[in-house]
Order: sequence, then C-alpha cells, then structure tokens
Amino acid sequence: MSASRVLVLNSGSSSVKYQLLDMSDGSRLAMGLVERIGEETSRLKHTPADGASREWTGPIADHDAALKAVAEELSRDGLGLDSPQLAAIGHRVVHGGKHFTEPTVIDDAVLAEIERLIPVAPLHNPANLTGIRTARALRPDLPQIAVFDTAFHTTMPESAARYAIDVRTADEHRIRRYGFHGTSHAYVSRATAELLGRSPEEVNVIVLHLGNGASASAVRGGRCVDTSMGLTPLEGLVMGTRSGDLDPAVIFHLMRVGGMSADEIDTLLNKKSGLIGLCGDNDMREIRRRVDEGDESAQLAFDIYIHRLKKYIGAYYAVLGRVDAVAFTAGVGENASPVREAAVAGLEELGLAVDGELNAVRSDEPRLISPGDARVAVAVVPTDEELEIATQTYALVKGSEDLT
Ligand SMILES: Nc1ncnc2c1ncn2[C@@H]1O[C@H](COP(=O)(O)OP(=O)(O)O)[C@@H](O)[C@H]1O
Ligand SMILES: CC(=O)OP(=O)(O)O
Ligand SMILES: [Mg+2]
Repeated sequence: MSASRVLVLNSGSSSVKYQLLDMSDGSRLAMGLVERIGEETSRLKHTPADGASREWTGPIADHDAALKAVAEELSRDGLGLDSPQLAAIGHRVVHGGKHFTEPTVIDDAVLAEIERLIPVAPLHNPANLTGIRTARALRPDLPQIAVFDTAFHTTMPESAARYAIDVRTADEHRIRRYGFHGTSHAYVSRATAELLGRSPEEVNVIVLHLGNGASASAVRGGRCVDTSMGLTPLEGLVMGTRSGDLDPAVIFHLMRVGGMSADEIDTLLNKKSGLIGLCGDNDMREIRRRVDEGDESAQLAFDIYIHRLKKYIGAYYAVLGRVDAVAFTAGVGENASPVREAAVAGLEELGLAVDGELNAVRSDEPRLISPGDARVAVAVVPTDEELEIATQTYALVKGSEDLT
C-alpha cells in the first residue's frame, strides 16, 4: 500500500494549527491546535478522529517545543511522524515573494529564500521556518512542501499589484502588493461557487477573510484580481492587532514628532493597533459583549472595523463590475453574525442584503444568508486552509511520483 497520509502544519505567530489527513479517501485522522506559544498558559488541544479531545495547558516556550508536543500527541494515537504511511508534510508559508507561485518542495535554497523574506512577514515567516526545520529534523527522508499565502494573488494585474511610487525604487526593493491568506481565498471562492451550483470560472466573488489577521479579495472567474493586504500583512482591513490602511505620513510624524524608532512603530502598528489598540480587546466575542453592555470604546472600535470593511466591499464591487456572491469566512466571518449584518447594512441598492433569521443560524456548513430574491448571494463559507494545503501537497507529491 502506498503512503497516502499528509500532515499539515499551519504555524502562526503564536499558534500552530495542524491536521493529519488520509488523501486516499479524504478522511481526517486527527486535528489540533497549540495556542499562546511563549506564554505560561499555552494550550494544546488534540482531537483524534475516533476519540475524545485531549487538552493540556502549561508553558510551551517556542514553535519547536510546540511541534514536538504535537508529534507526541499524534504518537499516542498510533499516528506518529515515524509512520510509513506518511507521504509528505505540508507547511503554510505566509510570504513567498514573487518567486513562489506554486506549491514547492522544500530544500536548503527554498529555506534560504523564505528566510530572506522575514523583513516583509516578521510575525509569520520565522514561525513557518521553525515549523519546517523541526519537521525536517523529525523526518529528514520525507518530502516537505511549502504552500504560500501569496501564491493565489500572483494573478493580480499590475494596476492592482503596484504602488504608485517611483518604479525603479520599487523594483530595486521588490516593493509591490503580494497579498496573503491566498490559500483561504482560493478555497473559499471555489466553495462559494459550489454553494451556488456553478463552476468557479463563471462567478465573481468578494471573499472576506476575517480572522485575527483579516483581508478581502476580489475574485473574477476563479482568479484573484485584487486583495487588501500588500507588501506585508499590515495593509487593508482593521484587524485584531494591526491597523490596516493608514496615511504613510503617520509614520514620519511618529518618527519626527513622536521620537519613535522604526522598530517601535512596527510594533505599534502590527501588535498594538487595530481592535486591541482601539479598545483593549482583539477578540470579537469580547468586543460584542462589551458593545451589548453599552461600552463606548468597544462600540467605536466595532464601528471603525465595519466602516473599513464596507469600504472594501464597495471598492471590490467596482473592481469586479458584476458580483455574484460575497462570502464571509475565518473566525470572525464564520461566527460573528453582527459583523455580517452591519457590513452589508445599507447596501440594498447594490443588491446586497442579509436575512436576519438565516444570519442567526449556527453551522459548520457553507450556507446562504441573503433573502431568496437577492440579486447578490451573501454566504458564510467556513475556510479550511489545512485541507487546501493537504490537497496541494499531495497533488505535488503524487505528480512527481507518477513521473518516476
Ligand atoms: N464565536 C465567535 N464570535 C465572534 N468572534 C469569534 C468567535 N470565535 C472566534 N472569533 C474571532 O475569531 C478570531 C480568530 O480567528 P481565526 O480565523 O482563528 O484567526 P487566526 O487564524 O488569525 O488565528 C478571534 O480572535 C475572534 O475575534
Ligand atoms: C497573513 C496573516 O495575516 O495571517 P494570520 O491571519 O494567520 O495572522
Ligand atoms: Mg488564520
């Protein structure tokens, strides 16, 4: 029997999400999450397909330790990394620059390139690299595949991908809009077409990936034509801890008048801004609880978040010309019905509306939340970055096996 299992590691700045899938029948053998890495209260939650979840709380110092803890949990279920049934390990890598447009077998040169891109993905690429190095050390014989967040966005036209700055300077420093969360935008735009009973080539979709990091994309006939994140994952929507769009002169002002260093401003905009900077909380559940209690700073944070989101819906409507569906996804998009309701409120003239009852339904399935007669479908489509990475990883490994 040939090896058909794929382990996927999605290493975030302070978390690792993972899934072990059997690609011969698409079944999920185990999944889990390590969060709050580097804190005293790190938490590991491991869920085998045929058993109860196991949870563990205690200090996990770094991503290396987190991955070793994951490997141990898998071993306890007889699904350890030493299994001969494992065909490959698929890794989410956030920044692939212009170079990586496809899933890629990781070797030393690929590792060096991912490392070179750290300055433009400081919260993410270092964690991705640690995940890769630890996994390679545990299974040096296995193919390790990188699937890049940036890959889906490489179809953007130059008019959307370039900033209006001096071309030579931009080219010298490779400054352009790369976009992120591409694996999710690809998966969700396809799943939305499926929900509408149409092929991806036929439909235009605005995807709103609203997690802790958040981005919007305009997808025409299955290809990305614009997205809200840019050179780094800082541009665009208001996020949990990131500012999203702002006048770049704010940075010179903070340097010249505020006396802040580049590193201090980097930390301010990436880690102390967005929802947490506006009201002290970055979790939408907590913000909604405070809004319901009449808390003014939580209300203002919510309003700023929605205002920005609505502007992007309008902008991408204009970019696409015709929109068949708007799809909400990721932690906030899948769970926060007040966000979905507020984001499309007042857009009836554009054919966009949400049905209150449908919007209130809780489900893990893709579903429509627009009224039956709506011109544009509004949908909640749960993302599955791990499944998409596994699919791309297995296709690459199988493809190269078939050639030999
Ligand atoms: N039930 C819920 N209601 C509202 N927001 C939620 C809910 N569950 C999760 N979230 C939001 O989702 C965010 C995490 O989303 P996720 O897509 O997992 O992010 P990431 O991959 O960036 O860690 C949380 O910070 C929180 O704001
Ligand atoms: C690119 C990015 O912002 O990823 P995440 O939402 O996982 O932080
Ligand atoms: Mg995410």
